[in-house]
Amino acid sequence: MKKISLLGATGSIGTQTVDVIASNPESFSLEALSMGRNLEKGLEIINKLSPKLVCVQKKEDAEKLQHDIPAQTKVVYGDTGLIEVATFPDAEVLVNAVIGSVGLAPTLAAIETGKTIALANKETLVTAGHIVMEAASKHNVRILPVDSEHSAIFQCLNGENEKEISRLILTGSGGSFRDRKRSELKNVTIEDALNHPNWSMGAKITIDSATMMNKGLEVIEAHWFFDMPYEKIDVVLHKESIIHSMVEFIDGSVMAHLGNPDMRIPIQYALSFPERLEIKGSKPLNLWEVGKLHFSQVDYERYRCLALAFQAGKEGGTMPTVLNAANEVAVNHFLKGNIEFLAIEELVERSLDEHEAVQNASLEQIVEVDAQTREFVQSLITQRW
Ligand SMILES: NC(=O)C1=CN([C@@H]2O[C@H](COP(=O)(O)OP(=O)(O)OC[C@H]3O[C@@H](n4cnc5c(N)ncnc54)[C@H](OP(=O)(O)O)[C@@H]3O)[C@@H](O)[C@H]2O)C=CC1
Ligand SMILES: CC(=O)[C@@H](O)[C@H](O)COP(=O)(O)O
Ligand SMILES: [Mn+2]
Repeated sequence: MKKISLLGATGSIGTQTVDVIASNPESFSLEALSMGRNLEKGLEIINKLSPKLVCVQKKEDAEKLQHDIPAQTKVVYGDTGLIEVATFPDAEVLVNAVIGSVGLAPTLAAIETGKTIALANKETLVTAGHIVMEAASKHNVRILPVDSEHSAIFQCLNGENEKEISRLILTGSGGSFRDRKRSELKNVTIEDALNHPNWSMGAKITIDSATMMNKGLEVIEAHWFFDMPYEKIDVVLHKESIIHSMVEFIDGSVMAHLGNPDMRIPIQYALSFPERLEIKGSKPLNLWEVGKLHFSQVDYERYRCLALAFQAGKEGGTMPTVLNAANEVAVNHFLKGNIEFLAIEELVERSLDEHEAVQNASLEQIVEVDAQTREFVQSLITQRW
């Protein structure tokens, strides 16, 4: 029985993790969870899986929730509450499925207590990959990928000698506007941007997918997960999202991981690893139904955010921290209708241009750069919009 703590239980990855746990009661139990402000969904999960500890974002919500649940379930709140859930002593695995760099501190805290990390929250590795990987190595902690591409690569690698890898090839769908030219992106709506062709996901990652910043964040994530130089990481457009990523070896062999676009598969694999469990209620992949798989080269002028992510990753230091923080603020404003779609890449680029990278930054420096970038982007938005 694996005992699990789950951050971001009410989100897209969180609710699918709850499904996986609930479908395998003999293998997994949910010990502690966090939610943001969706108390209704949170209550449903608490009633289903009876965790011992629950964290909400706001103090007033903690008081409200405690009324509706059994007294033996403790309710905490805020950033310290997130750390309590992440380090809950009864749990051996932390699934981190919160959105944004708010996931960094609880990940580090869980690593310090020796928990295995099942990481969906890619912003954690983008913001402070060197600190997270160093902490994991120091505490002999395993970080298992949940992101579909990284789970695919992890499975293709299957413990192969890293010297024999010539390239990691990440697939990207191209997002909601993949069939539009750059000139057609000027007045796109939030609703259109949220309409991903293959995956049903949270709002922020769906916008990231439309700008292909998601693939950029994943390139940086892959760099840290697999200790791979950026020169050996490639992206190919693949509109069906059936091949989740590939690994090319020095002898020319290419291993690919295929499956229907269903996040319960990589979530369950991260939880069951090193074993596999039968997946319940998932449609088998019938390639004759898919018919054709398409591939094309990325146009880096069209997908500016992906180019910026490669640039930030190669420059290293605090550049990816800036890339991520600027993107988080810009996407948030786009989702509120405050800025247009193309302003996202513009704001990220301005932030990177203004920043001088700090190499081997400490956690304090990372936190400061993250906060300064957020302020900078906010001030640009206040001035112009
Ligand atoms: N969705 C997907 O298929 C995939 C997602 N990922 C990654 O997984 C992570 C989660 O994505 P996704 O599930 O789509 O996101 P969602 O927006 O659907 O869910 C985010 C979760 O985090 C909670 N939350 C939001 N802000 C805060 C905060 N400030 N403090 C505490 N909790 C907060 C939300 O609470 P509430 O809703 O209650 O307010 C919710 O539970 C992201 O890093 C994403 O990039 C990776 C691969 C695929
Ligand atoms: C499901 C998942 O892992 C997402 O990160 C997905 O990859 C998004 O699709 P894109 O390929 O459009 O970025
Ligand atoms: Mn992904």
